[in-house]
Amino acid sequence: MSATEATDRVPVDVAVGVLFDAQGRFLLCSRPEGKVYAGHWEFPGGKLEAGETVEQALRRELIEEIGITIGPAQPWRVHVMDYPHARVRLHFCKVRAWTGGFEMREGQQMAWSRLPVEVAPVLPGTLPVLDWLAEEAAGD
Ligand SMILES: Nc1nc2c([nH]c(=O)n2[C@H]2C[C@H](O)[C@@H](COP(=O)(O)OP(=O)(O)OP(=O)(O)O)O2)c(=O)[nH]1
Repeated sequence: MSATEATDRVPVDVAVGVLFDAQGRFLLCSRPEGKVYAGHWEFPGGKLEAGETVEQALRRELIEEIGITIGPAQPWRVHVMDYPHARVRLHFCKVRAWTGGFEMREGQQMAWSRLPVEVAPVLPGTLPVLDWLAEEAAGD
């Protein structure tokens, strides 16, 4: 296999928050202009910086991007995605508590959603999460 094969690439770790409100809806945000997949909907989060845990990175990113300070982040699933631009290891965490008001600091849009989601397009690396949420809902 050549060194340029997608699966040879070292993944970048990304912390992602699946925030639930009191009605059981989850938060999706659109990716800001200037980023890859701009305008696609995703769960909020971002890349880990050196020395950070997933929870620390998630707390920092959500303050920076959407203006809230999260409470505990419950590790949920880890999923690797290969994109042309990068290989990412997505660490999805469930979050049910936060302080502060939502403020889209990068000009994104936000949507509290239920299944099936009504926003589009959804980021490819976000789609598996919707399947997992549907599986959990079916198991209730
Ligand atoms: N936040 C988030 N990122 C996701 C999801 N699914 C998915 O494939 N990704 C990918 C898209 C990006 O390649 C990567 C996140 O990187 P990013 O560029 O948004 O992160 P960042 O805010 O740290 O970006 P930057 O400061 O380096 O511009 O993870 C998701 O549900 N949420």
